[in-house]
Order: sequence, then structure tokens, then C-alpha cells
Amino acid sequence: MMRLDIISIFPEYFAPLDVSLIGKARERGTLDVRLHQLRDWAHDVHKTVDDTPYGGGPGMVMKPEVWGEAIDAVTEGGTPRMIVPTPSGRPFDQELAQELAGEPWLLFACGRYEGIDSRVMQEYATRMRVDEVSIGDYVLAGGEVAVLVMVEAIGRLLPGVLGNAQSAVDDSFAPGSMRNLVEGPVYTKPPVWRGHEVPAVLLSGHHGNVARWRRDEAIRRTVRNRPELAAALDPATLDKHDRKL
Ligand SMILES: COC(=O)c1ccnc(N)c1
Repeated sequence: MMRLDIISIFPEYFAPLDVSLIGKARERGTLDVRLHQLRDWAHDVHKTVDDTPYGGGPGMVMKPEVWGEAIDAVTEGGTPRMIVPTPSGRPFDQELAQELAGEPWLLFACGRYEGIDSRVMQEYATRMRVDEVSIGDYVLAGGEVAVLVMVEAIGRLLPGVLGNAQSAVDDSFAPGSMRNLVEGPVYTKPPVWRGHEVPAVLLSGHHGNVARWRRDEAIRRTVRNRPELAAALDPATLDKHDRKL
């Protein structure tokens, strides 16, 4: 059972976690998701959670006192792994998703505005693992959508969540045989659709040829769409493939 705590001023953003895979994992008791309204720990009449940045500049910064009270209350002295979504964080990737899927307890701190006062991360790093994590090189209005992305990527890796555990192994970027590779094209019935035929090898029933064709297509697509990943591929793999390109 993994426990997920999410602190946000927009907990309603997380309604989607009640549906589909994550919803089923919660029903099954694989995931224990707890949502918290940050403003519950802001005591002034306006429940203020932000203020102007020291040093000047645009936007607002979230106050350390409010976050400190919220995290203390939510963690009750325990030590979850704390994740703070931010554009300036370490890149979230399949490898980090796999790593986080192995954690018993995650705490997501959703920042809005220009971010959370940096002393909050400093304070909690003294007693738990704190990672600032980015889901890509673009800026959002708040961390909530990033948490939805991470929770879905992590949740589908938990035992019993995916119908077929094998599909997580074959995922694009998955550690092992798909490392630094994206998946190739997929097909289903009918065998011909508007004159477009499914590649014959996939109908051949020859598993060895199918596996080789899939790997070649994965390399081909990686070279085309993600040259920087293809550059990291074992040259022997590419070399064998290139002769066919
Ligand atoms: C406020 O949070 C963000 O804008 C954010 C969080 C995580 N990844 C990003 N690329 C942006």
C-alpha cells in the first residue's frame, strides 16, 4: 500500500484521481490518496498563503509559515519522501517514476505563483528526502497538473494497477530493453483499413520476426523523433539497424 499526501490550494484539481486506473487502485487499497487544503493552515481572516518576493520582482511567493504548519500536521513527524513540482526541478522521467513507485509514502507539495519560499525545502530536507521535480521545460500556473502527471505515471507501475504488468516492461523509456528507446507503431483489426494494410510481419505469427521488426521500428522512431536519445543508444544496436534504414 502506498500512501500519497497532496497539499494544494486547489485540491479539487485532483478529482481525476477518483477515476480510471488510479480510482481502481484506491478502491483496491493499493493506493491511499489524501488531499489537503493548504489554506486550512492559514489563520488570518483572508487565509493568506502568499506574499511579495524579497528582492522585488513580479508575482507572489508562498509563505513558509503556512507550509510549515501544513507539512507538520500532514506528516505528524513521520518521514515521507517529499516531491515539490517546479520548472527548475530535476527532470521527471520513467526511471524516476519507477523509483518513486517503490516508495511507501510520498508527499506532494503543490506550489502556485512564483513558487514556495525556499526555506521550506531547506527545513524538511533536514529530516526527509526532498526532491524538486520538473515534468518538462515549460511553466504552468501551479504544480497541481504536474502532480497529476506524476501520480498517473507512478500509479500505473504499482503492482495490480495495470491489467497486464508486461506492458509496463515494454513501455517507452522503460529501464532494460527499452532504455533510451520510444515504442514503434501499433496496429489492431481490421487487417486492411481504407486501403492501408497492417505490416505483414505482424500477421505472420513468427514471434522472432515480430520482436525484431518492433525493435527496428522503435529505433527508427527514436532516431526520427528523439535524436538525442538515439545518440545514447548502444552503437552496435544502431549500426545493425542503420543497414536497414
Ligand atoms: C508551478 O509549477 C510548474 O510550473 C511546473 C511544475 C513542474 N514541472 C513544470 N515543468 C512546471
